[in-house]
Amino acid sequence: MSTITEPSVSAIERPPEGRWALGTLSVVTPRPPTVCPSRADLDDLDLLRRGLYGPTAGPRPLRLSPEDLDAALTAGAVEVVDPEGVPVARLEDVGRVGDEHVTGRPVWLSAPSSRPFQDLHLTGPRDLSGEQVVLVAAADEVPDGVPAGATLLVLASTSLDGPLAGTATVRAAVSAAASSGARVLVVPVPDDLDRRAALLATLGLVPTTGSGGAGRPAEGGDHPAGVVLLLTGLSGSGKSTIARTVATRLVEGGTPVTLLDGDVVRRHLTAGLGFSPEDRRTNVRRIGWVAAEVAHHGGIAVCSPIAPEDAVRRDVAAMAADRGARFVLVHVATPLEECERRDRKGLYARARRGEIPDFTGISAPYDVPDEPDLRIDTTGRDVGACADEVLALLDPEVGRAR
Ligand SMILES: Nc1ncnc2c1ncn2[C@@H]1O[C@H](COP(=O)(O)OS(=O)(=O)O)[C@@H](OP(=O)(O)O)[C@H]1O
Ligand SMILES: Nc1ncnc2c1ncn2[C@@H]1O[C@H](COP(=O)(O)OP(=O)(O)O)[C@@H](O)[C@H]1O
Repeated sequence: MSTITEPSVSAIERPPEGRWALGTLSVVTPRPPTVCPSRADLDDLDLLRRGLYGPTAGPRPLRLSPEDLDAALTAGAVEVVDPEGVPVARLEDVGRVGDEHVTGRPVWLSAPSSRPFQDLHLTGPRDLSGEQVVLVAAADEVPDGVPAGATLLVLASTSLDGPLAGTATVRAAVSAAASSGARVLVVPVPDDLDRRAALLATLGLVPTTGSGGAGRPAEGGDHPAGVVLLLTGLSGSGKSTIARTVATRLVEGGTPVTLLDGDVVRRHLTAGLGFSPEDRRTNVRRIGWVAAEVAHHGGIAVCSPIAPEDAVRRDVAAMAADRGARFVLVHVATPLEECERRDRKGLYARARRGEIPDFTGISAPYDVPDEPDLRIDTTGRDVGACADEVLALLDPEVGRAR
C-alpha cells in the first residue's frame, strides 16, 4: 500500500455544530490522510460504487500504515486516491477494524481514472439470468467455440497499474467473441469469496466451482508473473552476499535479474536518505516499488535491504501482489553476535562507541519476521548452500531463460 502524506492545514473545515461560535477562535481540524490503497481495494470500492454488491454492502476494511491509521482515527476520515492521485472516495465516520484496518461510510468523489477496455466494463447491476453466460477468469479459459449470442463475462482487473494478466484475458475474450458475435462484459473479480458471491448474485448468476469460483488472477494469460525476492536481516548477516550469489546463478542460467542491494540503492535510488525510522520506511518502500515494477513485467528483483519493520515488509508484499507478482521473504537470521564478530565494515565497533546512532540491532529495532518463506542462519555455513536454499524457493518456470 503506498501512501501520500500531506501536511495538515490550519483551517476550520467542518466545525462541529453548536461549538466554536466565537468568530475569533481558530480551530485546527486534523486533515484526513490521503491513501492510495492496493489495486484489489480500489477495484472493490469501484464495484461497491457501481452497486455491484447489492444495495446493502459497505466497503471492506482498508489496511493503513500505522501513521495513516492514527491520522484517520483522529480526523474521523480517510481520503482514497487512485494511483494517479484522483480522489475517488472519502471514508467518513471511520472506525478501527482490528490492529491495522479501518472502515467507514463512503462518500464518492471523482470517477476513477480510465482503464484498458473501459467501455466493456459493467457500469451497474444487470440481470443476466436469462442469458447464456460464459464466465472467464483467465485467457486459457476462453472457449474455442463461443456460441453466437452468448455473453462472455470476464472476471478480470484491467488497470494499467495492476497485473497484466487481466488485460490479456479480456483481449483473448474480445478476439474469440469477434468471430461469433458474442458479447464481452468485464468486471474486476473480487478476491474475497463472499464478495464474489454477492457480485454474481447481483447479476442473477449462481456461483459455480468453474471460472466463477476462480481467484483473482495473480498470473496467467500470456505474461508469466515475476518475483520480488526480499532478503531481510541485520547488517553483516549475509544478505548482499547471498543476493549476489543467487543473482549470479540465475544470470548464469540465462535469467536476467535486477539486484537492488541496500548499499547500492542508497547511492542512487534513495540517495540522501538517512536511518531514521521514516527514512528507512521510504527507502524500503521505494525499493519495493521498483521491484514490483520489475516483477510486473515478469522479471526477478532480488532486494537486500535490512528492512527492519514488519509493516513495511508487508507493504512491499502488497505492492508485489498488486502487480501480479510473487513475493518471497527470506530472513537471513544470522545472530547479532556473529554479525558483530564479522563486522566487515567496522560499523558495529563504531556503533558501540556511540559514533553511529540508530544502528540496527544495537540502538535501533529489528522486527523478526514471523513467517518468512525461509529463515537462514549463515553462521559457519557455505554461501553456495545458502543460495541454493533460496533458489529452491523460486518457481523453475520463473527461472527459465526467456
Ligand atoms: N544506523 C545504521 N543502521 C543500519 N545500517 C547502517 C546504519 N548506518 C549505515 N548503515 C549501513 O547501511 C546499510 C543498511 O542500509 P539499508 O538501506 O539496507 O537499511 S534499511 O533497510 O533502510 O534499514 C548497512 O549495510 P548492510 O551491512 O549491507 O546491511 C550498513 O552498512
Ligand atoms: N553462509 C554465508 N552467507 C553469506 N555471507 C557469509 C556466509 N558465511 C560468511 N559470510 C560472510 O559474512 C559477511 C556478510 O556480509 P554481507 O553479505 O555484506 O552482509 P549484509 O548484506 O547482510 O550486510 C561477508 O563477509 C560474507 O563473506
